[in-house]
Amino acid sequence: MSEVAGSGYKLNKKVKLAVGKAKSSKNDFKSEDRRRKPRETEIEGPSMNYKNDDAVSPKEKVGGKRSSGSGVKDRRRHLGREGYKGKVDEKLQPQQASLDWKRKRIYADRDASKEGVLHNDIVPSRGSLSRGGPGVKDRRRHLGQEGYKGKIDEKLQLRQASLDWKRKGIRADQDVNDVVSSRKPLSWEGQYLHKNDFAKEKRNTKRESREVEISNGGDSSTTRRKFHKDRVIDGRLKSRSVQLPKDSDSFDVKDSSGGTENRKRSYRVLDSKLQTKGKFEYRQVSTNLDEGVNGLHKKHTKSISNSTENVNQRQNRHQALDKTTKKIMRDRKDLDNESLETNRPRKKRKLGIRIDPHDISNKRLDDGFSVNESIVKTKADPEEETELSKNAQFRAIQPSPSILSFVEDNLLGRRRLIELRRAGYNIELSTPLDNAPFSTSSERERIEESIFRNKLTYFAAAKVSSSFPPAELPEIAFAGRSNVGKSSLLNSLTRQWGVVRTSDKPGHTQTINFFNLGTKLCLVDLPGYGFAYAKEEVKDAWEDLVKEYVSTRVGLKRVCLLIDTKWGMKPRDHELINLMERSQTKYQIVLTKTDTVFPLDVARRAMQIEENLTANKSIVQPVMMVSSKTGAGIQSLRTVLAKVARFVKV
Ligand SMILES: Nc1nc2c(ncn2[C@@H]2O[C@H](COP(=O)(O)OP(=O)(O)OP(=O)(O)O)[C@@H](O)[C@H]2O)c(=O)[nH]1
Ligand SMILES: [Mg+2]
Repeated sequence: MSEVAGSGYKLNKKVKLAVGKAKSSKNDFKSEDRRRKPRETEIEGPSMNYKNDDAVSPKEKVGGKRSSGSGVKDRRRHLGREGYKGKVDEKLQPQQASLDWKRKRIYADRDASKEGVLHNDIVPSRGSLSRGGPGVKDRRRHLGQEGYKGKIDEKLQLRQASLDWKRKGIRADQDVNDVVSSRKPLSWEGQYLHKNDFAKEKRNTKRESREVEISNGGDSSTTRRKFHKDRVIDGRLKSRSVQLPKDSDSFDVKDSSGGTENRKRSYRVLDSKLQTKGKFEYRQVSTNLDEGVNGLHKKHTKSISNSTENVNQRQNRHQALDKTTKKIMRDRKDLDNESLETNRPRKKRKLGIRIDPHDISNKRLDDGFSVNESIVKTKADPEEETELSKNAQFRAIQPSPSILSFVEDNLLGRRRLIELRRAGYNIELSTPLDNAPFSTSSERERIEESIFRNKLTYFAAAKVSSSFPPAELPEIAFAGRSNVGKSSLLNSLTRQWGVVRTSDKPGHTQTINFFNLGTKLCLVDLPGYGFAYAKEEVKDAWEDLVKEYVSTRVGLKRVCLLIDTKWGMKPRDHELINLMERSQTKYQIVLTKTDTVFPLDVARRAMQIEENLTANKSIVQPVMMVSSKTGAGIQSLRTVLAKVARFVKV
């Protein structure tokens, strides 16, 4: 048959070459036979027997394009139809399989057996490839088909077992053999298989089982085992076992695994009965793969016998298992901890004798112990000392009762919403403490100071002093460090969000922006100074511009110098204050972002500034405290600023 098949194939190939299909392979006719009827010269007999394809050279068989390789589906479909009963060509199979694996991105130059290639016809699905071996589904599907009597590669067993162990938490770097052998015997108790392999069947089907007596070829021992009619149930090593033929009571299986070449086993069906799903049970199975099938069956025989000696042995084994399992777990834990620790930067241990820096008793000093140098350094570091003392100084500030009551009345500082609600404020509003939900005209009408009810309109911007607009209205300017909240305060005062643009990025306002508030007042938004996302020279230019504006502007009636409550005054603020003092420009300190600190700290900051600037002449007291976010203190600031406009002669 093989010769005929070979010549037929060669003929076929020649024909294909003539019509331009030069690179067809043996597998092409496989795919082609789906389209046309198979010719007798190509396929003979009921099965696609690889062994009988000797006439087709292995090169031709596996060569050609990747797509021409015998596909998984092809073989599976074929097996489903005809029943695979043949022996596999040992030499050809790995090549063929490696091609399949190659198609699934596993390189042919690797050891195919290590990749989980079966020397039989269990072909892993695409999904199972990612795990490096045939998936449960494949095996199940395969076993569900009739007539599987092939050999299973020992290495695959190991690989599969290792994968299973991996799934059960064994590390990849552990030697599977070590783990497996150290864990023998393993009691599955139905846990793993129950959940993953058989759960579906268990739920849905009533299973027919048979009791089978197995006689091992080499020795005279026999084993009784229960098989399901269509599947061997003894766990994950089921692929090593056989599938019972439906109708015959006894059959033989050749088995070369476990180190015994082609040993014959006889299976004789003893009993047949229906077993319901409730009685489904799993067996204790040896996982010592080194012992092979023989070992497995021997262990199994033991498990069936009821002798007390065996029971004792089993108990001992269980104890041993428990110990080894515990040890493995302990080792793994240690390893994990170790790896964690290697990732973590190790704490530096201080070497030498620790000395209490405050203990200056003669004994130790006389004994010659040197005091830790770093401690001496920190003690001597004056900058750090002043830094610390600054903070301490701030904590020591006792705010005046008037400031404290102002803070409390205006609910300044960080407050809980419940507190605001209890005080009668509507916390649904965007700035609850100013009762201002949105920038609508009706909202503006509720502002007590009529001047701030006017519409805020932008009318000029200046980058240099020459482009300042003529001073027709009294001006109130808002100065301060970048990001302190100048632009936000303008919006908040007028309840017109969006007219003045704000950003959380320092340095957003880069020109002097003039806004008319009706025909009464002009509000001026100044660029900030200090840290900003801009070049130094640009920032210097802004600062110069601001200084020029506050010191020379004619219509300027007041400068609101904004200070972040959290950070307090900085040297540049003092610089500007000095300048305004010199130019006799009226200025008022406004603490912003009061919602970011505790009420007491707001009061302390106000007190601190007041005390620092008491000697200044151009300052307008009191220090105002606001939050554009909550609206706290905004109304008070309006009242103060409205007076400026009222008393100004235009
Ligand atoms: N929590 C809180 N954040 C505020 C307050 N006022 C302003 N901000 C935020 O602070 C950031 C800066 O606000 P701006 O109004 O743009 O500050 P600016 O002083 O104009 O900044 P420049 O234009 O860069 O000088 C924005 O993200 C505001 O949302 C406030 O009272 N409380
Ligand atoms: Mg701004």
